Order: sequence, then C-alpha cells, then structure tokens
Amino acid sequence: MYASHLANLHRQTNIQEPRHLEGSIAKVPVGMMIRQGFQVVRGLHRHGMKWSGLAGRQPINRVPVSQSMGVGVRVLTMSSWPFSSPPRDYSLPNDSWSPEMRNLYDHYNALCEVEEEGQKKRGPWRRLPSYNRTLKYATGGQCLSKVLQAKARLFTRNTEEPGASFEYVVFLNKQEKSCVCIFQAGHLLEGPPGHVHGGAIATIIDSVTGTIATYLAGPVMTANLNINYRSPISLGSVVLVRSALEKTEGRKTLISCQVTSADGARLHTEATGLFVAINVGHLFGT
Ligand SMILES: CCCCCCCCCCCCCCCC(=O)SCCNC(=O)CCNC(=O)[C@H](O)C(C)(C)COP(=O)(O)OP(=O)(O)OC[C@H]1O[C@@H](n2cnc3c(N)ncnc32)[C@H](O)[C@@H]1OP(=O)(O)O
Repeated sequence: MYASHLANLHRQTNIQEPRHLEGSIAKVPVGMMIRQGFQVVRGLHRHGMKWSGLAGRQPINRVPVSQSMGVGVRVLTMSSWPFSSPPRDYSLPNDSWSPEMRNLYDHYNALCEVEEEGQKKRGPWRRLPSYNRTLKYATGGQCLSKVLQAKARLFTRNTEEPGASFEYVVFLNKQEKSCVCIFQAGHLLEGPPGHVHGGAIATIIDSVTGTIATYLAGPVMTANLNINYRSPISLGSVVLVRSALEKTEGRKTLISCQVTSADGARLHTEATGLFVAINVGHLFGT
C-alpha cells in the first residue's frame, strides 16, 4: 500500500530527474512538496513501517521483526523504481582507497553471503550499501529527497570528492549482532596537526553504532555517546571500527564500539552508544 502510494506520488509529481539535477526543486511547487513530504512521513508512521536498507533493491516484502524490542513493527523493502537511474552506493571501492583499505574490503567481502548455482549460501557477513541521504535507506537508494529538504546530505557522505573526508564501508555480522567498519580518514578531517579530529572520530562512531542499532531496532536516535580517546589516529590511515550489541531494554539499545589500527594491535578509541527507538513522527513533531 505504501509502495503504491509512493509510486503514485512520483507519477503525479513527475519528480524523476536526471542525476545531475538531483537536489533541484524547480519542477515541483513548494506547497506540493511539503504536502507530499508529510504524506510520506505520515504513511511510514501510520503503517508502523520500519526502514530496511539492508534488503537493498528487492521486491516489496513485509515480515514480522524486532522481537527483541517487543514491538509489532514490519519491515518495508521496496522494489527499484522503474523510472530512475541506479543510485550511487558510496561504500563501494573507489580510486582513493589505499591498498590496505582495499585488502580489508576484499577480506570481508570474501566472507559475505554469495549466490552459487542459483542457491544463496548465507555467509555471516553482509556489506551494507551506503547513500547520501538517510531517507534513501527506505527505498534501496532511490530518491525521496525531492520532497524533504532536497539539499540535505548525510553528514558523512556530503562531499563528492573521493577520499577527502569519510571513506568507509560497513559489514554486518547478523549472527553475532555485530559489525565492522573499515574507515579511511581523509585530509578534510584534520584536528591536531596530521591527525583526525575527535569530532570526526565521534561522527564515525555514531554512524557505525547507529547503523547496527537501526538494523536491530528500526528507527532510533542517539541518546548518549560515551567516548574515551586512547591514542591519536593519523590522517590518511585506515582503522577498524567494531561495534556490537551489548543489551536491549524496552526501547533502549546499548552498543559498544572499539576503534583500532587495521591490524588490531593498537586501540585508538573506545565508546558506548545508547539508542532510543522512535516513531518516525518524532522527527516531524507529529
Ligand atoms: C536497516 C538498517 C540498515 C542501516 C541503515 C542505517 C541508516 C542510518 C545510517 C546513519 C546512522 C547515523 C546515526 C546518527 C544518529 C544521530 O546522530 S541522531 C541525532 C542526535 N540525537 C538526537 O538529536 C536525539 C535528541 N533526543 C531526543 O530526541 C530524545 O531525547 C530521545 C533520544 C528520542 C528520547 O526521548 P523519548 O523518546 O521521549 O524517550 P524518553 O522517555 O525520554 O527515554 C526513553 C528511555 O531512554 C532513557 N534515556 C533517554 N535519554 C537518555 C540519555 N541521554 N541517557 C541515558 N538514558 C536516556 C530514558 O531514561 C528512558 O529510559 P526508561 O525509563 O525507559 O528506562
């Protein structure tokens, strides 16, 4: 129902645009955009839908989930729009990745689920796609940004220059309820000379812990981040950000996190994050 509502929305408003016009609002009257933005959010809210970027671009599929949270939410995954270009997945390798980053990516990629002779062999790891709008996780990367704050970009994906700021890819281990992020810190993230800014480290920790909390509990917001910086991270280096579920308690999900050197020998940062499950309407005052 929600999918057909969105498909109608797109047909009615003709909001499909070539990629280079992404972010443009010229074609859609502002009043209509606001109205439709609220319709989208109300739709999500009313149907108790939970976003699932993990499913990527798959047919619509609703299944009961989140027993751990004790709430009756359903997963919404959405088929790809037939009328737009493929979305950019920011967590795929690009030329700015160092050989070390590429090797680590290849290592975890080799441990991911694969399809052989038509059979899906489920490996414990799964690479998560990454987009430049959080809303795109609801659609497997397709663009809802025409209707809600068109110029907004996910903080960690807000530059088009590969390697300049956050280069990262997250692999999720469903069995262990943990994930590992391979993170290469670009030159725009300088804090102390030659080293990564503490706020940038907090940002990647928030993103990684927030991602696994979202996977486990649906839409959440960070309520508390507790960070201990143990040793500085050199600009341009590659580190591992490992996160795992510590516990869930009602609407609360507690996630632990360690940032280490790529070989695991040096601890850079330790953190915990508390995430509270929200209704999407919480973000829009409904
Ligand atoms: C499918 C997935 C694929 C992956 C797909 C990923 C997509 C995505 C990727 C990007 C990932 C980015 C991740 C960034 C995430 C942000 O950066 S979020 C932005 C920063 N955070 C905020 O702005 C939050 C601001 N705060 C708030 O809105 C509200 O305070 C909150 C957090 C929603 C909680 O408010 P509330 O809903 O009214 O809940 P409230 O009743 O106050 O508290 C509920 C419980 O939590 C406790 N609590 C609340 N706050 C605290 C606190 N600070 N300390 C301790 N306890 C607390 C309360 O004591 C209460 O406990 P109990 O009494 O139930 O035991």
